[in-house]
Amino acid sequence: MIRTTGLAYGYAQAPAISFPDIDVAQGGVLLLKGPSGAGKSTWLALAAGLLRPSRGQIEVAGQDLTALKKVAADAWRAGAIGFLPQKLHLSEALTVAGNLAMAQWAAGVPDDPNAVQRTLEALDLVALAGRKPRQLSGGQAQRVALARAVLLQPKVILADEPTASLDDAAAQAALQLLQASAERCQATLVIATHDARVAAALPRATTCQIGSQRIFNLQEAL
Ligand SMILES: Nc1ncnc2c1ncn2[C@@H]1O[C@H](COP(=O)(O)OP(=O)(O)OP(=O)(O)O)[C@@H](O)[C@H]1O
Repeated sequence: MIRTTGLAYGYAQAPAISFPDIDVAQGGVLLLKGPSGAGKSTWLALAAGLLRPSRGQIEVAGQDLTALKKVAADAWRAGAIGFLPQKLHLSEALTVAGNLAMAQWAAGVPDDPNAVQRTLEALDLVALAGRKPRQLSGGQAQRVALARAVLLQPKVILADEPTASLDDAAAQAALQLLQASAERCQATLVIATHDARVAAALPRATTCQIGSQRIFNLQEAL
């Protein structure tokens, strides 16, 4: 589940971005829409506990993130959040399977080759397990990044513009895979996008339009 109330975030020396209230049940799908610069990535960073709100409340998968300190937020994020970034950040030095094993190490969980294998199978990556990222197509590399995001069975999957550079067929495939992966973990799925194809493909998703609401003086608004 994700619930926000009166959420706002202010970068230094800029008007604060104000976000609409959100209430999505666990296992639901949320589309964060809005033009470039509206604040979608900022919202994702707030939901991942990477940024702390300047104002308002945010609860994600039962955790109140509003007052969580950095170390606690890092530990919570490792177990609760699967992130599919726009730039995939796969390690070029490691194979596909190595990139997944690395994710376990980075999260501080014990090596679990069976979990890696199961995830490779679920995302149809077994045949590519020994390849390096540069030996993959763009769509294959995105599948690897999604495998890495769901490996630890997160409660929430955050996907930043997952269809941005894909043609229609690949975009549909990516969206189906995201939904199937979320269903497998019973995770809430959040997709930040300004791609109209995503809303058309997910008609039952909750939609949040992030606009250009700005708070020019956050102190006065509190
Ligand atoms: N580190 C930062 N410092 C100051 N301002 C920032 C910072 N990061 C983002 N911004 C500003 O905050 C606003 C929201 O940015 P954000 O990246 O969240 O938008 P977005 O909707 O994700 O955009 P896009 O679709 O282009 O990725 C923009 O005006 C941006 O310039």
